[in-house]
Amino acid sequence: MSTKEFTKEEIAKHNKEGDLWVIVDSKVFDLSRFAKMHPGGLSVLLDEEVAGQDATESFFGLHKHEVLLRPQYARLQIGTVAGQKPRIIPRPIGGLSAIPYAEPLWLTPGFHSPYFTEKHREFQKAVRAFCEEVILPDAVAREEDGKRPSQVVFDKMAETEILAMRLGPGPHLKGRTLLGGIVKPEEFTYFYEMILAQESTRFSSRGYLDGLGGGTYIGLPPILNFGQPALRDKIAGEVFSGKKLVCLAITEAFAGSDVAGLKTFAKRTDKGWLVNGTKKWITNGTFADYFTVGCSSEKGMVVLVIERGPGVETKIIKTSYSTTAGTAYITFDNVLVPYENTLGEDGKGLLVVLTNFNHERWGMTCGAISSQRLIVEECLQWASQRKVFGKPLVAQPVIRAKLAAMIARVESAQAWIETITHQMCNMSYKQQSQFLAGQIALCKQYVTESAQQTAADAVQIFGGRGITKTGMGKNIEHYHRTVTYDSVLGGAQDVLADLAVRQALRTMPKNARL
Ligand code: HEM
Repeated sequence: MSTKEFTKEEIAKHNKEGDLWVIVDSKVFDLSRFAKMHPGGLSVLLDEEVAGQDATESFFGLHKHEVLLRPQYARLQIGTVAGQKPRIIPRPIGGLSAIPYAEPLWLTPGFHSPYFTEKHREFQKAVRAFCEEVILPDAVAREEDGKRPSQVVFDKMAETEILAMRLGPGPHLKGRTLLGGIVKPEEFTYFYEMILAQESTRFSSRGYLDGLGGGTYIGLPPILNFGQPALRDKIAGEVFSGKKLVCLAITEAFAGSDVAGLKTFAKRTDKGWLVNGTKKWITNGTFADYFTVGCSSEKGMVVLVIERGPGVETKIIKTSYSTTAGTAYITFDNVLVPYENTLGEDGKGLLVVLTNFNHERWGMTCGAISSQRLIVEECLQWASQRKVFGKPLVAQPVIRAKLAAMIARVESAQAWIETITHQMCNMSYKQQSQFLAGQIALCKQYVTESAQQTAADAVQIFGGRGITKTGMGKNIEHYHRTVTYDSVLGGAQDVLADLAVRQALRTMPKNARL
């Protein structure tokens, strides 16, 4: 980048096709050759208020700031305007946003939290930098080409022990150096896991985020909790070192929320289990190495770990998000599975699957709140900078009312999940199952239902841009298209709401009267 300075008079002379300069935020760009390739067309650049002039306001009304940072466009800068300094300062990589409500209260200067300490803030800072430096570039590329997340990202997540940490607190963290030693394994609580879940969902790449070991997040815990030690340690070692992936294969075209109706059947033979059947909508199924599979058996339900091998076929299902998630249809044809791969007891498979549901739903809820917050941030920014009828969009009361509702939804959800997390930190696993199943189910239901309202409102605020895959509204379009995932995955919204109320009714005192 050149540091040459130009006067405004000098710049103004370059105002025609083939000799075209513009000023954007004190930077001088030579668009002479680029103009013909400009995605917005040549004519807009030749406008007399643009060619050779300061086009800062028009530019930011039409482009994201990131456009200027892309190397192919940053190269077009030839200098700066004499005596001017940039006014638009992007958030530094890993830094906090200064937009109101863009960060949870515990990260907002001047606010206090009963749960988070300086150590949490230090951890959050390191995780954000990791996500933006390592994960984000791969997320953008893989969302585009639909390929599985790159191995190098898994390797770096293994190096920092993020792969182990994202499974939450527990014995699997023992002896590990977590993110360079910022937090010790015995200090690692669900609040740290919450930070990981919320930081990794701050960008609009819903399919990629599921691709990045979403299957392991739900498929490995049953192995850790119910697997025989040799099997458990082997798979955990391979997964935490980034070499292998697991997925959870429960749902079928025949059975979803009603897991008791599974048709995949495991038959006892003298050589081991013989498994036949199909699975559908299995996240990471196309590239996972191990499948944690719910099967029917003569005794009811049994959960088996099946390794990719003869008789196991996986093929991609095209859903509304990117194929980088590896969502699969799976067929098991006469697959022989050793008895050592049985998780828990035959006939008690439902327990094996249900045990992890709370943790899984809680993790998804943490992430869903964070993705929703990103939308609030973008809407606040856009409504402030977009001018309509000569005024910023935010001058319209109807827009402010939408923003108010969005903010209230995300803030209440965050406060609720923090309260639940505090309970999790102070309860045994058994108590969590007893007391928190309803709370977590209802919180997830609330978050995922309100997220759909936020997505719809955001599209109204962004207008046509909110339904366009590129440019200013691309994150809104992505969010609106993929927001329903959280309301289906990990338990359909309506089923969860019902579960919560049924659980509450079970504790109603028999002798209470209105
Ligand atoms: C450094 C100078 C510029 C660069 C590198 C640039 C680059 C781009 C790019 C990459 C796009 C595609 C959309 C996106 O990715 O956001 C775009 C669209 C556009 N640009 Fe520029 N541009 C520049 C200056 C300008 C100026 C000064 C104007 C005029 C006011 C302008 C008007 C437009 C319009 C109207 C669109 C289409 C927007 C849409 O589809 O919503 N551009 N530009």
